Amino acid sequence: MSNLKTSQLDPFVMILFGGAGDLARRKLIPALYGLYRNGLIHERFSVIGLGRSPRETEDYRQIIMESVEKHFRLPVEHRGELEAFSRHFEYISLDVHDREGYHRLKERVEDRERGLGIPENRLFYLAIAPGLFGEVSFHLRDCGLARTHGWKRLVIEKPFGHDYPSAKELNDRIRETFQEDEIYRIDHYLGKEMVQNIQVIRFANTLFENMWNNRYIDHVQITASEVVGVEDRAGYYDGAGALRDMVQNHILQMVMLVAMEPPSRLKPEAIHDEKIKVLRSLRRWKEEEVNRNMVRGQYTGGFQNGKPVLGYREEDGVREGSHNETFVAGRLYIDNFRWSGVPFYIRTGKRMNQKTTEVVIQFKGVPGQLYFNKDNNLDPNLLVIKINPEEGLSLQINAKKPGAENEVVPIAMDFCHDCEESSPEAYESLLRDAVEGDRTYFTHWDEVSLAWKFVDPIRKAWDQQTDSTLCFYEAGTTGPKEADALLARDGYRWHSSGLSTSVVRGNQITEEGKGKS
Ligand SMILES: NC(=O)C1=CN([C@@H]2O[C@H](COP(=O)(O)OP(=O)(O)OC[C@H]3O[C@@H](n4cnc5c(N)ncnc54)[C@H](OP(=O)(O)O)[C@@H]3O)[C@@H](O)[C@H]2O)C=CC1
Ligand SMILES: O=C1O[C@H](COP(=O)(O)O)[C@@H](O)[C@H](O)[C@H]1O
Repeated sequence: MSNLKTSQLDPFVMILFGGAGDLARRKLIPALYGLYRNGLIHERFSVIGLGRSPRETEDYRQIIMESVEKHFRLPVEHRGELEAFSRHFEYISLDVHDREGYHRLKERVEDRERGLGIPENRLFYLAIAPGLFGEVSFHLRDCGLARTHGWKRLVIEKPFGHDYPSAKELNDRIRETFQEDEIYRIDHYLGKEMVQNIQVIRFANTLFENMWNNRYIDHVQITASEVVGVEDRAGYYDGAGALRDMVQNHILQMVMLVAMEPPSRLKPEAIHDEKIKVLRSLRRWKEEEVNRNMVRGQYTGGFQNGKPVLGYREEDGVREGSHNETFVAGRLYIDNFRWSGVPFYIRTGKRMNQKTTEVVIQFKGVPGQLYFNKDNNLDPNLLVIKINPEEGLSLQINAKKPGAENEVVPIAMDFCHDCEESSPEAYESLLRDAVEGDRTYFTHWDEVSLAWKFVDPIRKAWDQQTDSTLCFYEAGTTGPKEADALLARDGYRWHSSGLSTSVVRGNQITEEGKGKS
């Protein structure tokens, strides 16, 4: 999020397709409210929510207020403020296939612009099924709504295609109406505070940037584990799987941010250029290499918080005997000067033992070993970037064990990012950026296309294999043992919350990390 003053913000009309859908209710409307109450959007803004369902604007405004009360990250303090916020919204019933309906929509948008003195700044947000993106984009051009005297921007949700050819087809379609710099492809991980902090930690600290290479970094681990299962999204997820759902976008975005070279300027194009170079250097696994470097898993029934939970194949809407993966682990290499020989291990899965998103940088050992821990060894230095649910940093270093002569223990220096003040939700940050026209934290087409080109051969290899390479793991655990073996073969193990062994905080030695990984 840039530091623009609110007086510099533009008035705008937001045309929200899927205006009463799940994403709108749970994320977008509360995010807009967060910006509104903090004065981070222009007071002259208007939102036109769309959907097929018939609905009066007054009823829609009730939905707006309910969704804020239920899903905004803080309790609503001023009812009057919330009511005033809801009056910025109105609703139109429109089926996106109804060509004529777009003319009605155009009239309404122009009416709002005239009424509020808004200079044709239009933010189109597609919170609808991905299959509808291309068609909506076409109609927006066809009816003239996408011709403006101000700015026009298209915010588009994931998934962007299901492989490279489908993503390209969609992109070509959208590009008939919008230029690349008018397209804001959402990856909500890029709106997370600590994901944005990766660049700052790297490029604002001599301490880290000097060591951020294969001479000092041994390997990198990126984890995005979830406790939730497929929930009510089997219709989408059972055809997508964890590789498309998490790796193609969120995980590769984190890889790019960890591995990129410093951009020449803090401008979207300069940053995208560096991120794209990482994907160009990312080694693409050939089909015959996939099984040595990638693991796919699926959860079976188990226990979470002491309660029994179903296996994936028993979940509502999942195809009988589905081979869809709910877990992926992998070993990635970035073949450039900086990262040559440094493995990046990634893993993501549903129904695991804990919700954790984090990046762990494991540094190489000292050249000679003068000091030893109680196991006659020396723990590695770790930098843990905690993204979710905790936000912060932890640096593990070795120090003298209090009172002992030569024994060393790992100590953790912790920084909590959200302890003083709750961080804005990812969508709050991204929506504000879209309104400001800052594309830094949106994905460029080249990133999307190269990410698919990395993922597609893996997908193809898995689709051709039978069940034998699908590894099962019990719900509530850390994933299949084959994911542990992937690291064990290289002499490593997964760090859980970065804490691989006993850790000293102040004078207290805790056993936090033990046995968790
Ligand atoms: N929900 C989430 O947490 C996330 C969602 N996304 C993405 O966001 C998008 C929306 O997802 P989500 O909100 O969950 O989906 P929902 O099904 O909850 O909402 C979709 C909305 O689209 C409207 N809609 C459906 N068909 C049409 C049509 N033909 N014409 C006009 N409106 C239509 C529906 O309203 P009506 O029935 O009244 O027409 C509904 O309100 C998807 O692309 C999804 O992948 C991405 C990340 C997370
Ligand atoms: O995009 C997605 O992300 C969520 C996980 O997001 P997080 O912010 O809670 O880490 C995942 O559950 C979902 O399957 C996927 O589509």
